Amino acid sequence: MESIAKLPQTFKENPSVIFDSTALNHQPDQIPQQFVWPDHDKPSTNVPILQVPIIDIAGFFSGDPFLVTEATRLVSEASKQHGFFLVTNHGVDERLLSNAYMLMDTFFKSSTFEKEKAQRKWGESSGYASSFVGRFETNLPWKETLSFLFTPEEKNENHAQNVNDFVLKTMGEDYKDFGRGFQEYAEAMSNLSLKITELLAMSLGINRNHFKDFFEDNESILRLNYYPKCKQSDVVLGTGPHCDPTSLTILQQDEVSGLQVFVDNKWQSIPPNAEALVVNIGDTFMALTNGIYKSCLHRAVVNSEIERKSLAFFLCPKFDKVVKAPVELKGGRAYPDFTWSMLLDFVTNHYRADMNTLEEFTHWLKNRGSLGDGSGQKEEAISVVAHKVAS
Ligand SMILES: C=C1C[C@]23C[C@H]1CC[C@H]2[C@]1(C)CCC[C@@](C)(C(=O)O)[C@H]1[C@@H]3C(=O)O
Ligand SMILES: O=C(O)CCC(=O)C(=O)O
Ligand SMILES: [Fe+2]
Repeated sequence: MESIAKLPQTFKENPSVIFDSTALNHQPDQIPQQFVWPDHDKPSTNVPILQVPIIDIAGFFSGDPFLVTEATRLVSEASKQHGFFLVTNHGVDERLLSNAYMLMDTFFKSSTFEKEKAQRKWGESSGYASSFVGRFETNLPWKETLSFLFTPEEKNENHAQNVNDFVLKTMGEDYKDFGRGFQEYAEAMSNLSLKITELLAMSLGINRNHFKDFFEDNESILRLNYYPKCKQSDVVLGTGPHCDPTSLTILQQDEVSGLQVFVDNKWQSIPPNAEALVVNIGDTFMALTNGIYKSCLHRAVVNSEIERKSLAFFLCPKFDKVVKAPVELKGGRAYPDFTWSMLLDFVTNHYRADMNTLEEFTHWLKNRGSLGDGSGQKEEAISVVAHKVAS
């Protein structure tokens, strides 16, 4: 591993440097170099379609032996290979999905002044961020994001984890419908993700409530992705290549394609499907299965014609819960014990999540000493493994 690269000590969105994609698209010259990715990362044209199974969630919960067997077989196969599958008959109200999508549009098309009311602060996971200027210096993603922390109401001591409260506090009363819309959306996705953990547990042959109990007091992240069109869509990326460091992702795509997964040594697309939500295994869940289920490299490309939007619900364990595979799951690769709060700290403040996050996190943990030995380690941790972040 190379020497240390320092992250900008004070991450702040410098007000004079905002990501105005409309202005950048209309400027006669090229888009700023910071948005241009290296040749080996640039989007390729006509990528093949990845065949991912479509899992009937209602069928699985009907208890019909054939449907249960089919669902667990398909999920097991996909999760061992690339960790992506689609879910239909998932029970999330279509009106909730379309309302969230419409609310996204109003927010991301509002003025910079309005958007910056929810400005994401250094070291935090919630709030508005545009292209991550100030956080990264190269390979900037061509996107704006709005992220919320979420904890199921009944488990929620501090209101910071309540989408509604965050919106009212940072954006004001005018946004109460907005806050309520995404609070309900997050609740629905949290419930669906717990159902999916039952399916995953059964597909692994362990107690169907094992993961559900582990995640019932989840401290998750809801992330809205807004990818403006780009006049040079062949040299930028909406979201760079990465594995989700989180546990389970439920992604609602719109009708504009852009999600690509790296399987069999090539990028392959998962095209939009209005009837289905995309689900993928993240690093934390891979560790919970001793590496049996895979967290897979993926990215989002943009286009020069129309903006693209996606909503990602990232299921995450309660911050201080130790991530440890159940004893029944032998084989595969054992990971050091860690807590989600440590991995979240790593990818928020020290390392840009990519395809090596878990590997680099493991090294970082070893350098820091044992689990939970955070005393006075923060300073050391500020300097992290060399990475694209500050290059
Ligand atoms: C815990 C998280 C960090 C990111 C959002 C969630 C899960 C995915 C992570 C991310 C999308 C992976 C690619 C890089 C990243 C910086 C991004 O492009 O947004 C990551 C998110 C983040 O660190 O804000
Ligand atoms: O927008 C997409 O299709 C994927 C986004 C993603 O991978 C993420 O936000 O982690
Ligand atoms: Fe992702």
